[in-house]
Amino acid sequence: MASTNFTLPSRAHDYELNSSSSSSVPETKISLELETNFRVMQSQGENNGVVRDETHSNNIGVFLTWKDLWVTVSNGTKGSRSILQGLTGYACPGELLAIMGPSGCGKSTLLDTLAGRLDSNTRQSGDILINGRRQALAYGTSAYVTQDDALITTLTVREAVYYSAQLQLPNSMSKSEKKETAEMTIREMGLQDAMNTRIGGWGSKGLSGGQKRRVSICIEILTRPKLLFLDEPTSGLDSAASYYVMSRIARQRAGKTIIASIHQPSAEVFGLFQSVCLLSSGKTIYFGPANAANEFFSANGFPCPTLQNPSDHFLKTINKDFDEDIEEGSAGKKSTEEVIGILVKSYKSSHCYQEVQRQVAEICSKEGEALEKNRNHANFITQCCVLTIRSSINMFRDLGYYWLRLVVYSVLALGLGTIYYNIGSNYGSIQARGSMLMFVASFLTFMAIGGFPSFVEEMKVFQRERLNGHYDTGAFVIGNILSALPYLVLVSLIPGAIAFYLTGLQEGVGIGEGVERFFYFSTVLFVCMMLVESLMMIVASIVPNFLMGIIAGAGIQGLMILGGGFFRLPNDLPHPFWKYPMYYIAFHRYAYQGLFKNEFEGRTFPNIPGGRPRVITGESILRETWQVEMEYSKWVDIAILFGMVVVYRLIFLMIVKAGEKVKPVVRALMSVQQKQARQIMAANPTTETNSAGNSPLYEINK
Ligand SMILES: Nc1ncnc2c1ncn2[C@@H]1O[C@H](COP(=O)(O)OP(=O)(O)OP(=O)(O)O)[C@@H](O)[C@H]1O
Repeated sequence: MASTNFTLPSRAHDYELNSSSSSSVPETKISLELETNFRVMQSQGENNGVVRDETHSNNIGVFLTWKDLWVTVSNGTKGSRSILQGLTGYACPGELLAIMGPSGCGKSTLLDTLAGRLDSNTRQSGDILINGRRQALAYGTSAYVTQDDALITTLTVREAVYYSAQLQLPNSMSKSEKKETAEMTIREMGLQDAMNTRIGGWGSKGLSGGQKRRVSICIEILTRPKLLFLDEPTSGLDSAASYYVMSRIARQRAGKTIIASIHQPSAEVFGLFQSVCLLSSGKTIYFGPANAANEFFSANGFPCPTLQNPSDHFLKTINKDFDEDIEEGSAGKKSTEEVIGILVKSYKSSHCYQEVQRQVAEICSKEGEALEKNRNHANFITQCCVLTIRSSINMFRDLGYYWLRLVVYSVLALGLGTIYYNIGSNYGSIQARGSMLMFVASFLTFMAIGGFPSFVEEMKVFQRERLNGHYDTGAFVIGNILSALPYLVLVSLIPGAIAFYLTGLQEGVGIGEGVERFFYFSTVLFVCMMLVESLMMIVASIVPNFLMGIIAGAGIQGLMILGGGFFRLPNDLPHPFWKYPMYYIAFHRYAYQGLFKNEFEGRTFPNIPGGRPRVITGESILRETWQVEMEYSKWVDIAILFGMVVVYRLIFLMIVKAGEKVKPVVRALMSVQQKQARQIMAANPTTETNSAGNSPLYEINK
């Protein structure tokens, strides 16, 4: 389809505030001459140091429209609750749109809905169009600075932004240019004094909350995205810092569409906004030019007192959480609920509302270019290298990732080595060897779960970066494998050597054979730890938090250990579930059998004491005592284990990729259902709202 160039809509809003909305508000008809205002505002913007992005001067920007947007969440047996109620609005290039309202009014939900990031427990309906096209956002189509700062806490500010620049900026830029861009952005956000400070997390204090916020912003504005969502970018900042941060964001607005939710802007910050969307309990109180909001409130009988910050006045007027009476006002004393009712009604019957509808219709009628994913970032190889280096540094500095595990494993290996010290080769050592090897393959590897909290933190960063399209999921998987390798080798070699040699497992065979057996022993430990990490990666991509992840991961491993063929020998395993499929899919089976073959093959043991004097071969012990499958060698077992690592990583990749593809489709389908239900309700106007004030259509959708 041919693309049409957009022109900025005229923004000539004639506000006609309908007095019929409230008997106490005098009949008023206000023509605000907003076109003039807007032109003045534009020229001010140009003189305000708005940075014109020449690289995009020929590109059209992003026109985002949303129409009749509803978002509901299920309240269990109580029905559903509407978080957003029929919102309509738009955002244009060159504009900074502020979403304002009291806490809990739905600001973040609106941003999440527009950015295609709503939680799965929510239902959404309404049209969100980008340049007049229906297009799924998220995964690289826009940048989003969320309220939670998901950052790698062990990196310094300079490192965090620089690595991000290396990932996001194209290969055509040299390393020094990327470094320069990163440092310039850090300075823009006023973080020059904290450049070499580590971000810090739960274990170590680093940056303040406000500084972390600014690092998050730095990372997302590096590429100067065409569509930028900011969820409370100024939280944790003092008023001066808020102003500087917002003014620097505002300066970049040429050719960009920026939507920011904001709590309590100062008058100066408020002056930086071109448009304002004021929400209360999910309803629009006002949508239009920022500099006309004051007149809207005055016209409805709630003028801003002299010397009061207008945004404070707006929020105070519509905050019903503390349901105090509104102070002075020409409308007399009213409850906040009533005031909100008046404003919502007045807005809906105003020309301002009609103008928004007209603008939305106008933008939607011109189908423009589809929004491209950010494909201009570093190539796959660079992504793998940068992610490997970044992750290695993180693993090195985070004591909980591998170092603590190395210490705990060494202590446990010492425990194993002393409890089975010089195990010998008498008849009793058969059972002792089996138990020792089972402990290594099951419980020692099980404890790889200990690194999960650190990994979850890394996953949070991955999810943020992935949603913002910084790199490919495959690059993350490769980076994670490569960076973990040296640490896993260390953790399997040192404790492995302690346990192996103290127990004396090398005794009774030649030196070369002993070394080979140790190599096999520690390789099994290594690959099993990789498997547990891969399993936990899958768990982390499905389960929402780390506590649930640890419980789920431990549960899965518990089942695998039980079905692995040690606690109940393979021939005795109940067929449904335990033998088929658990015995075949549990990696413990291959680890046990590989280690047993490694240990018993080529050895002989004396018969039961007191019995007929004869020797038992290791092979017969393997076959009869442990019921090991002898058709293939121990090297096949280890190859299967490595194959399982590949399969587990591929499963993780598939889950992430499928989530990216399936989620938007499911959401679109649900949105259609929701729309149909509302159409049914509209066709049947006799239906009443339920006691919670929600339309029963949500009951239908439940
Ligand atoms: N996924 C969800 N499940 C249940 N309730 C939700 C969900 N998302 C949002 N809500 C509810 O919707 C309401 C609006 O939440 P939202 O986070 O959008 O508010 P907000 O205006 O951004 O608040 P704040 O300024 O305090 O961050 C809240 O009452 C919140 O509990």
